[in-house]
Amino acid sequence: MAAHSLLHLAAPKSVAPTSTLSPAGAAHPRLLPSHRPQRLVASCSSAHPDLAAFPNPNGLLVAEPAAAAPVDIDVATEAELRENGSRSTRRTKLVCTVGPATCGPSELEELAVGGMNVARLNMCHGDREWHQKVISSVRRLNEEKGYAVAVMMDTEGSEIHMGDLGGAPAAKAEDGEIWTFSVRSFEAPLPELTVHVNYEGFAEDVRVGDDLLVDGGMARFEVVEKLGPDVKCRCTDPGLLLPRANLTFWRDGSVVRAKNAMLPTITSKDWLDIDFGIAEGVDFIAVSFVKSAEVINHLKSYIAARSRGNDIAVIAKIESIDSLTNLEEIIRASDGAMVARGDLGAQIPLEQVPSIQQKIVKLCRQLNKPVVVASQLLESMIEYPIPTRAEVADVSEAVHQCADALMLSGESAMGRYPDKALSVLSSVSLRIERWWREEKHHEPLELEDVSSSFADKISEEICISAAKMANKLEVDAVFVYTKGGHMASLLSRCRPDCPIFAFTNSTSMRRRLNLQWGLIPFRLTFSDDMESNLNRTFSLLKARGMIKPGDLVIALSDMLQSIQDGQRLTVSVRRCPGPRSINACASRPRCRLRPQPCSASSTAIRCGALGSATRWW
Ligand SMILES: Nc1ncnc2c1ncn2[C@@H]1O[C@H](COP(=O)(O)OP(=O)(O)OP(=O)(O)O)[C@@H](O)[C@H]1O
Ligand SMILES: CC(=O)C(=O)O
Ligand SMILES: [K+]
Ligand SMILES: [Mg+2]
Repeated sequence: MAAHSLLHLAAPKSVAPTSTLSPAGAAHPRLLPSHRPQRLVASCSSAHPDLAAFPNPNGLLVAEPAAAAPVDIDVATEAELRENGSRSTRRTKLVCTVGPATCGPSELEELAVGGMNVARLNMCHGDREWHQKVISSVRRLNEEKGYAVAVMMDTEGSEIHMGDLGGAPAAKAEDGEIWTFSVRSFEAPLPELTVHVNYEGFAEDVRVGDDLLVDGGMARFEVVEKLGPDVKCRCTDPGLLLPRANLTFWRDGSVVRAKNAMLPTITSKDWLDIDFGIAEGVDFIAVSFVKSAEVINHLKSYIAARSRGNDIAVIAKIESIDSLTNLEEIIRASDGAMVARGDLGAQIPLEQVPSIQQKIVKLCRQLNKPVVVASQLLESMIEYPIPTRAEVADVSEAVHQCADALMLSGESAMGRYPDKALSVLSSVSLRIERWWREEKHHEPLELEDVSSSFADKISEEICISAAKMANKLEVDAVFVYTKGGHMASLLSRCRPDCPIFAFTNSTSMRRRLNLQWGLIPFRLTFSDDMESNLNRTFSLLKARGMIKPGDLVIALSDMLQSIQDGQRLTVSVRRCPGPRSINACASRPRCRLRPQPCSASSTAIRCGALGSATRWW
């Protein structure tokens, strides 16, 4: 990653842009119905006053070519920016597992409108045809409505689980009943009190006296007898058995890792699913039950050889004892991690899960890898329209830890209130993020160096400085122009107080960036000339009401490959002339900072700062 970076401090000019900005097929953006496609086209005339005001790095005035420059932004983000300003946007990203409750195009759109950033497909359930339909629907939504919803495919993996109960939605196990857990295959319907187990070595591995836990303890059995492929078990904690529920067996207080520990992390079925994911162009592959970094490295080379330049990020799911043993090397090898608390809580004592979550979230931030906190965040909302107080506290804690993303599982896949559950995640995130900023909980975490090359180190330091500056000056947004996404993620790692507008020229990179904390990804055609990029961006966003005259912005870029050393870092303070901005300040009665008689230049900067200082009152 080249560190040819450019640092700008700039405020948009308040002059009316002469560029025309129009969504494809619409007369004027402001007349758009809220669900119209939001692909915009800006054409700038060479006489644009903004352009004339910005010299290029060589000091020459540049005229923008009249070429059309589309920018992709979705209706939900645009409305949020226009109504509440950039500082109020949600920083924590939301992942929704798609299932029978949400797989239709209109349900998917409801989720996108509600703030879904990533749609997760769990390959444990549904066939490829079903998954393919969902992926097409998400893609259509993105293309037609300007969303950047990414698709995450989650592998099945090879841990031990029950079969599908012969089509029954659930089965109830009562106290004292003797159930047969068998590796034999059965025709539906299953014999009474019988379940199929997917792992052939099961009957060999278990011993009489072992405890058999379904879904980490939703029901519990004691092994009483082994008869060839059949294992007879007495129910000791009655409960509900769900299709394909996870099974663990415990001996002397610990989960048993017998021959099952030798099962491959990626099974032959998973490889077929991965081929399917590559062919479908998914954005993330989440690998279940990762045990070591090797499997991640192997998968990454497999993808690199097959995906023809369409990079797919590999997310390591931390959900087994083995993954905890090799945690740091697994995360270093991956492009991100998931704290998969469901299975993790079935393999380690539950009381250890919160501290392990915190450790993983911290480690991921240190290593600059996005991290998702998953499972049971709002479990009761599968059935009920409001969450428990304890669930809200759990979500708050994950937001307060500054995890990149929160995930819904059964709540969105098969619950009764998927949209309400998403809206709870969204509103709790917004409230806690605001509290975190107000309380100055953003005291800088001592970030260790992550970069291995000197060039990367420069990018890293620029991002750290930009984030500090953004906090001190209370800027409204940091703009980052990025092709490979690296600098955007380095900025996200700093968790600045303001949002990060990430401009990338690639649609797939835009989707990938959508998993990372604080990034608002836009797709924009840009050039190597930062001045014209800034002009175009200001014109486009200002015309749509997504930024206002007087807003203060720091702009960075990691895509200038040829700039000379001396020009690597430039800082410029732009003046925002404008009675509009001064009026905006004066009209805020509770504003602590009074506009003082000062030069136009400092007024402009102060106006930007005032805007952000007052917004949280
Ligand atoms: N594609 C799907 N088709 C049918 N049901 C699904 C689908 N995806 C999820 N579900 C339902 O939602 C529940 C919760 O989803 P989730 O993705 O958390 O799966 P899980 O089976 O609990 O396992 P894991 O997340 O560990 O892979 C599942 O148990 C299943 O009942
Ligand atoms: C998400 C997942 O796989 C788990 O929590 O087990
Ligand atoms: K899975
Ligand atoms: Mg799991």
